[in-house]
Amino acid sequence: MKILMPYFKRYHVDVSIALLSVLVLVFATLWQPRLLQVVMTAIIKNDQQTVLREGILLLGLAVLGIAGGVINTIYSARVALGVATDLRADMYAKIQSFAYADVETFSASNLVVRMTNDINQVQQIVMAAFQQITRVPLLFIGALILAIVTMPEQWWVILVMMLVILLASWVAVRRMTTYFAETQQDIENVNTVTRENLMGIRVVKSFVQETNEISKFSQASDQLTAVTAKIGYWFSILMPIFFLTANLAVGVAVYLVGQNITAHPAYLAAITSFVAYLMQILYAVINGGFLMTFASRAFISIGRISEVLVTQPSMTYVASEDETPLTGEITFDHVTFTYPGDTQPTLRDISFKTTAGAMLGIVGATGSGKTTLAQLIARLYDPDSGHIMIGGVDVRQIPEKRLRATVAYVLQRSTLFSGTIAGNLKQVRPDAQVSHMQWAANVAQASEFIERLPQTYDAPVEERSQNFSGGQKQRLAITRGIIANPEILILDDATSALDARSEKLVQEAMDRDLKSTTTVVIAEKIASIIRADQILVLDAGRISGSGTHQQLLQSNPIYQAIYQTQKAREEAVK
Ligand SMILES: Nc1ncnc2c1ncn2[C@@H]1O[C@H](COP(=O)(O)OP(=O)(O)OP(=O)(O)O)[C@@H](O)[C@H]1O
Repeated sequence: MKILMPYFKRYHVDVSIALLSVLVLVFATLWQPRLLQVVMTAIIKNDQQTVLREGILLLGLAVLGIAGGVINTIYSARVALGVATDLRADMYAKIQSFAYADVETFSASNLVVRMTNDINQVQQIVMAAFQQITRVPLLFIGALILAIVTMPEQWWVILVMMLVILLASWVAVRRMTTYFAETQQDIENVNTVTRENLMGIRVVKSFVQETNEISKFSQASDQLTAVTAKIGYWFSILMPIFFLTANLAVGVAVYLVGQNITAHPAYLAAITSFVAYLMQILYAVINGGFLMTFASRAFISIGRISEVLVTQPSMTYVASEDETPLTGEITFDHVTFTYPGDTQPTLRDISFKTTAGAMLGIVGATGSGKTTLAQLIARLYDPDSGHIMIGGVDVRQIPEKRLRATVAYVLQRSTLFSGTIAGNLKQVRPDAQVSHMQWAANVAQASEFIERLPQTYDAPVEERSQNFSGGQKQRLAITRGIIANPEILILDDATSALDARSEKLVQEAMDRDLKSTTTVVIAEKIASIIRADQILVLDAGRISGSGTHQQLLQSNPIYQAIYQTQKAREEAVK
């Protein structure tokens, strides 16, 4: 809850109005039965003047109550909306500051639920709190006192009613709290299944996995339904218990008073007022109960939100606005790296050095650590031990903007953002002119298809860039990678969807136009790295060999094996 205080402070005027208007509403609500009693007594005594005077007052009080209620709702909503909007913005900014590993630790779908569902929970509890939090206790205490003042001899009826209601609420709230925590987890599971299914819809369709996917989804959804139904079940038995108890209390009170009503006609007015107060007590308890169950749910959400807000990014950068790129020299000095949560290192004792402008090829079996090594160059993770240097500077000492200006990382399946081609390119180079775009697209062999599009560089990129083929996406990703003319360009299987001719053209264009850029090429095919100045052969996280193609062919058995297998495959195809 503490985490919300600074947000409330920002809306202190709205908060004050919401709380003050509650006081008006409570006063009007509590005083109405009292006035009604006066009016009824005057009717019984046939005192017309008092009936008129107090009747007008009663009407005024009702109007005052309505006004208080309306103002309270408006200002509570303003606070709730404001707090939710600010929380969402702060959470989003925090996630942006996270290191890649932090996002992986939370998982993307978990963060989405926290940003949406949890924030909605908080919005609802803030709204309810400002409507009910002062109203419920004031109404409860006020109605209790006034009920006892009105009919002192009936105090025990109220006490019994309260005890039954509190006991029922306590049992129900305890059960529901655990169910609320489960609901949150189940919502997350439904989201994960949905997200995975939709992102992999092509795989699902091509392997005719619809039935499996439906059953996976049904399981997650049924689980959510079952827990939600349990919560509904407790609510559904709680309400009748409340009303039954209150009606029994009213019945007992009326029965007890009814015997004396002929002797004391004023009791009629008093019992009416007493019953109204009993109902107000019931209303306060029901709303208090709702508030508590709601709050227990919202506290879980607040906890989940604050987990994000208090998480310190696991990676920090030195503070500096320096964006001048460094040279493209890469040095790994006895680098060992373990993924967060893993027990065994993925990379062990890696040492190598490339000169600026050189081409570095990385090969190795699947899972040998090629992508991991590339991610360390781009500082998506920090190593456990050893040093990584770019342009002679330890990557930990390079300001973030400077590092991003120096290193461009193109993945096999890079994300293009929805918008336009130009928009994607300008994310990397905000001042990019069409001439820059044309240059980069020419190198990446993308200009041919871009210029055939009716809107060329302003052509739309749909969500998940589904309006482009795999090869086109890769070319666009390479275009984006080179548009800012980086000192280091990492192509992580980034040409896998290109045919051999296009790949050769990309390489020739890069040799011509990106002479001073160090290119790090991770590839399955030896043909993609055959011209590299230096090739690293990775084997289970270690460097098993390093050298040119010819040197490795002579000296490295793993390289020889990869080469022979690919050669044999090519010959078989011919
Ligand atoms: N985010 C991660 N968390 C934990 N382990 C990971 C993570 N990413 C990769 N690994 C593990 O690290 C090892 C190396 O993975 P990496 O992706 O670097 O291999 P690779 O050589 O690039 O493989 P491929 O050729 O199949 O792309 C694998 O065993 C993989 O399971």
